[in-house]
Amino acid sequence: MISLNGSSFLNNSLVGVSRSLSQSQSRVHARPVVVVAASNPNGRPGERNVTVLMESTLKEMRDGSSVDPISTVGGGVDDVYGEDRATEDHPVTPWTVSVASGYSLLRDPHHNKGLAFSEKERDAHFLRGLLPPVVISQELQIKKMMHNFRQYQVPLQRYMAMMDLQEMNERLFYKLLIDNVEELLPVVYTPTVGEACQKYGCIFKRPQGLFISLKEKGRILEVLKNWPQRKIQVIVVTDGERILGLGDLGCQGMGIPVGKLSLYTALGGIRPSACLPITIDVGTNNENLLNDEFYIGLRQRRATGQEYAELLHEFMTAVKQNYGEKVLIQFEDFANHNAFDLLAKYGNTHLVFNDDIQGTASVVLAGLIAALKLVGGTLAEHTFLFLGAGEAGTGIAELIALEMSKQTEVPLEESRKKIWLVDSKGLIVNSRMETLQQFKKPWAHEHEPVEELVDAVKAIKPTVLIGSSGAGRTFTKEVIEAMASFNEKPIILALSNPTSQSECTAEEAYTWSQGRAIFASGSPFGPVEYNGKVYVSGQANNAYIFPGFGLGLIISGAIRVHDDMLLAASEALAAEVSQDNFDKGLIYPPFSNIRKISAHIASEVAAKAYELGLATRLPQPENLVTYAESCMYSPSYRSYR
Ligand SMILES: NC(=O)C1=CN([C@@H]2O[C@H](COP(=O)(O)OP(=O)(O)OC[C@H]3O[C@@H](n4cnc5c(N)ncnc54)[C@H](OP(=O)(O)O)[C@@H]3O)[C@@H](O)[C@H]2O)C=CC1
Ligand SMILES: CC(=O)C(=O)O
Ligand SMILES: [Mg+2]
Repeated sequence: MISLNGSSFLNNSLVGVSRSLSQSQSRVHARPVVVVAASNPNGRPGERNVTVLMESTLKEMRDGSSVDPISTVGGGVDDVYGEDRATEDHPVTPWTVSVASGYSLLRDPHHNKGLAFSEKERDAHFLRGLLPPVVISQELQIKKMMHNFRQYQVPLQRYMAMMDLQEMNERLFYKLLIDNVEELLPVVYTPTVGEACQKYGCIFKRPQGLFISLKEKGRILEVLKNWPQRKIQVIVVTDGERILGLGDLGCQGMGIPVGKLSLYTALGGIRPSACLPITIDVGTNNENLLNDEFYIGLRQRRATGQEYAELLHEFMTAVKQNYGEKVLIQFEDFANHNAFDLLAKYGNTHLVFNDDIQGTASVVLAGLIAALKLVGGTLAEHTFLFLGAGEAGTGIAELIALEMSKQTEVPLEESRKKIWLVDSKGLIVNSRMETLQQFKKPWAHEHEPVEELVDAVKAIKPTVLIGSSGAGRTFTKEVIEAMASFNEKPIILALSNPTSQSECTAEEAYTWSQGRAIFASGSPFGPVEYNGKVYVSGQANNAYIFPGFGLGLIISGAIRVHDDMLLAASEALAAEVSQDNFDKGLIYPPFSNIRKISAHIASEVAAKAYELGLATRLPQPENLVTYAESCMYSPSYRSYR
């Protein structure tokens, strides 16, 4: 089994970055011209810009390296395109080699401002007549978009409206998302993104990320070079085999990396141009999709074994070769029979993070640390029972045990004994050891076999019940009543996504526990009224963690992920829960503060990277919170000269 104990991630063997001169020459991408305009405000636009582009391109060719020289030396989130340095007095030019002005500018989502182009900009960039006369502010655009958006009653229509906006005007999309995060998160993310993936073939309009299929075997490096952006800092990759709790959606899983990366930008401030969504298509075992004429992926059953491993290895090698040592690769929604192995195999050679195992562990631990303020006791004084012993379940269990063990100085194996897991065959007990998958073995404790969850609840008497099964409505009335019968304040987390797979609803949790449950769920539920009191539940979702966690890795130039960073992120998130939140029974802060929260998480993760000697951005910034905030992408419009 993969240990979350950091040592497995530390054995680093650096793979050199190399790239041939001819490859570099054939890939002179356009956007850096904008960079130079920003760093050369007093120079004549055009001329010198191009000269500097050539210098940096030549340097890249001479070095044989595709890695940006500034970022290699200093790390951090560089404002490569000058997008964030420009102000009213210090404008940038929206020129690229391929997109200069006029109609093309209106079709370029990175630079388009729609009706917000000023009169001066309309003159300077050949936009006269291409837009109606009115000039409006970004704020008015937001107001109008939200007005239009709210006309859609069907969640999938809302999702498609958001995707259309992202493709039309990127800054407006992110400003809208940031300013209305609580309303829009359920649209671009769980639960609606689940439905979008199920119907992705039907709604597919334009590619939003890279598709790497078995057809590209032997040519993955070439495929990576087809992506228009050169400087990538975060990749979210899936093979589509376990999309939320919806199972194998094959190539249509692409909605997940796209959604996760939107959150990296909106919630964590990673520049959109530095984000790359990737879906690896090795086929699907989903018969419905194989028979669906609109399916967009390979129409074959999943490749497994050596064929799968070779493709993944080529991918991992190509990523490092193309983007360097410090690109963060986030594995997302792989099935557990691959997820643990991939994390173990590449944890020592790449900057990898499995969101379902590690991100979920960190967010749940944060919620539990916060919940202790409401229920009292230490972690070690509580007893935990999970429904679901896969990536999320065992990942969370291991991080809780690690934290417990650190707090009590009791060995990890001993701490694990406070934690019990139930899978589809019942309670994980010693007598099942022979047939258990590797990652479940540490959780086999001495106990007679128990098949049903409700019987396990009655036998183990947990204080904390965590659902991570992907199986909806499994926390029945009997289960929750049992929890409430021996706990004054039972902690109940129904983590499974999307809403249809949630182990119970918020209403069920509060009603069946007579309003005593401390409840949070993976997908959001609205407020619930019970006995004249309104209960607001939190969202226990890794979206609280991965954006800030990734930002922390990037700003410190971290080269490996370590479990202590996950613990640091948990502490940082738990510290953001205010007394006001606690008074409402919440164990997570509201998402409306998420950018501030992400900066704090990033700061703690980066601090841990420095402490562990895993950071390469030197010297360490004095104030990491301020530094993290200063690195965050802002979607306000820039003035174009
Ligand atoms: N809120 C959040 O941030 C996150 C939520 N999740 C959600 O958690 C769920 C599980 O994800 P993950 O751990 O990756 O999935 P896995 O497939 O790795 O694990 C699922 C586990 O649940 C067990 N299981 C499935 N159905 C039942 C059932 N009816 N009764 C008892 N046990 C059952 C499986 O048993 P067996 O091993 O015997 O097959 C397995 O142990 C998904 O819905 C996902 O969306 C995941 C990550 C983050
Ligand atoms: C939230 C998430 O990562 C999942 O449900 O898979
Ligand atoms: Mg996931």
